Amino acid sequence: MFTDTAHAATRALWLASKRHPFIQQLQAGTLPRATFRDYLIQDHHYLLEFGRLYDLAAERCQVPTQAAQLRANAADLRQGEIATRETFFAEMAITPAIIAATPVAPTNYAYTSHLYRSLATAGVPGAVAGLLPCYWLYAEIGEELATKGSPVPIYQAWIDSYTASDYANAMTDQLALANAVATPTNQAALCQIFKRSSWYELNFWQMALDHEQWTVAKPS
Ligand SMILES: Cc1ncc(C[n+]2csc(CCO)c2C)c(N)n1
Repeated sequence: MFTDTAHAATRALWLASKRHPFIQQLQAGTLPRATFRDYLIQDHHYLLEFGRLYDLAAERCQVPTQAAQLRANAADLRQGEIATRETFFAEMAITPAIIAATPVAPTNYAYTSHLYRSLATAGVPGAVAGLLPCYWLYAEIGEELATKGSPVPIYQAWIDSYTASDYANAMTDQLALANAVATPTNQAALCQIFKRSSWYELNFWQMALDHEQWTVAKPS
């Protein structure tokens, strides 16, 4: 099955994400609030692209049930993860003006560009494979962190958002969709796409920890 093969191929990358200092510090409660705030701002940009990708994939999808699932995913994302972040934003004094004024960092831009590229080069299956680690890796990270917890309430709330039971149900649907779009012909390409997304997931933590910036400021 595609998802088993892809999961096995990214074990080391996922382990590196799970053990990343950003995650370790979040769990220990030592992650600087400014770092988490920076992550949330970058992640908001990321999630908006994620929703657009679902919409674009749904438009291109020829299988009605799959198109409906992709549309439902986009709606769930906007009512779920994006909406949940509003309370975090209020607590962290993140306003729409601040988000608009913060450039998308290089790694974030590269990651979302990879997702568009996956749709462009491998169609709907490419987009589905590219988006899958985002869902699945966070579910696994949430599961691990849930047993340990974090002493910082907002970090704990972030962990809780990835362990809710409706999230686990959505996960099953995501895996089924990925296996439905995979074929013997596209599986190797999909695995590469899945791996690259997993690599970007790891780099996303580092980007947040480093407060990554463009080395040359954008001319206004
Ligand atoms: C860099 C980054 N990767 C993955 C997620 C998690 N995530 C993104 S969309 C989605 C599905 C619907 O909520 C999930 C779980 C994130 N927030 N940021």
